[in-house]
Parts: sequence; C-alpha cells; structure tokens
Amino acid sequence: MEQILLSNSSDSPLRLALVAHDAKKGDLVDWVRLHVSLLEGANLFATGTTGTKVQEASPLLKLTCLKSGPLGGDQQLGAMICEGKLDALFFFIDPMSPMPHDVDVKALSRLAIVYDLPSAHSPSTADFVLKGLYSQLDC
Ligand SMILES: O=C(CO)COP(=O)(O)O
Repeated sequence: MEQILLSNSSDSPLRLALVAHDAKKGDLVDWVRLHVSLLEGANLFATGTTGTKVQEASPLLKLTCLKSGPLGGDQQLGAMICEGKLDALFFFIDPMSPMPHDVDVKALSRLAIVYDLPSAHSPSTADFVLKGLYSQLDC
C-alpha cells in the first residue's frame, strides 16, 4: 500500500478542505470548534457558504473561501485534489436531501477516492482522519 503523502514536507502546514451541505453546516462548525487548536496550524480551503460560517465561528483560522459548492466550489476542490494540493477532505454530505448539483457532489467524492485522499463524511470519521494526519506528522 502506498504511503499517504502529506503536504510537501513535515514543516508545511496541512492543506485541508472543509465542505458541508446546509443541513450539516452546524455539525461541521461544531467539529471545527472542537478541533480548533489543531486546525489553527493548517491551511484550510472551503466552499463559499461553508467557509463563511466556519470563519465566523472560528475567526483565527487560515481559511480560503472558494466559490459556493453549487456554483463551482466543489469542482474547484476537485481540481485541487487532481493537482495534489490537498492533504484531506472533510465533506459533511446531507444524505437525506436531493441536491441540484448532485453531479458535482459525486465528482468531488469520486476524485477523493480516485486519488486516495483521506476523506471524512461525518464527525466521527473526521476525528479519525484528523488524528491520523497529525499522528503521521509526529512520526
Ligand atoms: O454544496 C456544497 C457542497 O456540495 C457546499 O457549498 P457551500 O459551502 O457553498 O454551501
């Protein structure tokens, strides 16, 4: 099994993507608050509305807001995955609502699998992924 490549070196901050559908934005904001001390050391990228809410709740984070998901933000993150510019994806998907941009949601999830990018879709898996990433950096 190939070793997961984290960032460019152990000195560079992790590059983490944050995305949540509307019904899950509160869960993501709570999860970020819980892990804010770890996340303050990371470079964060988020789709527009998610990023705005995360930044309001945790203003000290280094966060780049991309386009809103349905307006191309999911695809911008997909391009970053292809280009090796992300170390993990935290994508809190709403499994109960139909999405007008379902193709973008699928494309983003699919590219994370294609490139074997560590990904989490719920708070409990996000805990494992984040702790796993930082434990690799500590080695
Ligand atoms: O729709 C999204 C992901 O598919 C999220 O986009 P926003 O963060 O702009 O709401």
